[in-house]
Amino acid sequence: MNASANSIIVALDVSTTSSVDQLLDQLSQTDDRPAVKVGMELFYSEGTAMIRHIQQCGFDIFLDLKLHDIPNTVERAAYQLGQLGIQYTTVHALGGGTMIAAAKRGLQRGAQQAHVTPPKLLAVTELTSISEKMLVNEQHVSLPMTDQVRQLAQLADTSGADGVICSPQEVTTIKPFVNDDFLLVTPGIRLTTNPADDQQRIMTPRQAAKAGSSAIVVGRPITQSSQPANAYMTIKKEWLIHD
Ligand SMILES: O=C(O)c1cc(=O)[nH]c(=O)n1[C@@H]1O[C@H](COP(=O)(O)O)[C@@H](O)[C@H]1O
Repeated sequence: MNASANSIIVALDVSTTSSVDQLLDQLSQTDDRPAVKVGMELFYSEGTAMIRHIQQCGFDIFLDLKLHDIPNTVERAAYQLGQLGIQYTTVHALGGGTMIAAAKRGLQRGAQQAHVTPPKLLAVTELTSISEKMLVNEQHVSLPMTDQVRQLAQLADTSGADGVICSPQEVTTIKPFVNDDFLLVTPGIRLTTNPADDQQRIMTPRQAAKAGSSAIVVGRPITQSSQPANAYMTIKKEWLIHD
């Protein structure tokens, strides 16, 4: 992913086909086709029929189900996801290196079975809704957040993931420790005018671009806007034009 429109991933955190269609219609009014993220809400509500629908509309799909289970269970689930012809999917890095490797194997076997390209596997490090304080008080991790995220990124890299999900705040720390083509995909994106909502580790699109994020994931700043197409264009401008 280069700094281009398809390195913006719009999170379709809605539950109905009509809401999806309204958002895809708004995005189609811009000159480009960002990738779109289907999360648990939409997938649990509309299932694989929604994947096919969005594919027919011509958008790349990031199916974000954040698998986190024993390796055998994850491999079998990934085998199913590998058949869908999607571009990206996720596991939790905290599931361990054997689980990440099992997910990769399942995706590859599924894709081979369906004669499609396997999706890129992204491992979620520490959710961007976790603060430094929560890391210590709730997870009892004594490392600073950047070190914890860096270690999980290295684990993901050596276990066969194609990249990680992290906050843009950790990108410069991780970069020297992973392969050059390892993707650093960053949610927690907010314009200075947006509320942080439940996000704890945020940056603006401009800051994320300067830090070296491979791609940004943006949901509510676009989907909750009264003018989603305009909000998308504002974010795109900041992401692509920075000094
Ligand atoms: O895996 C993700 O995409 C993800 C990981 C993470 O650490 N933080 C995070 O916010 N996300 C997703 O990124 C999107 C961010 O949405 P907004 O906060 O509305 O921009 C949501 O769909 C989250 O599920």
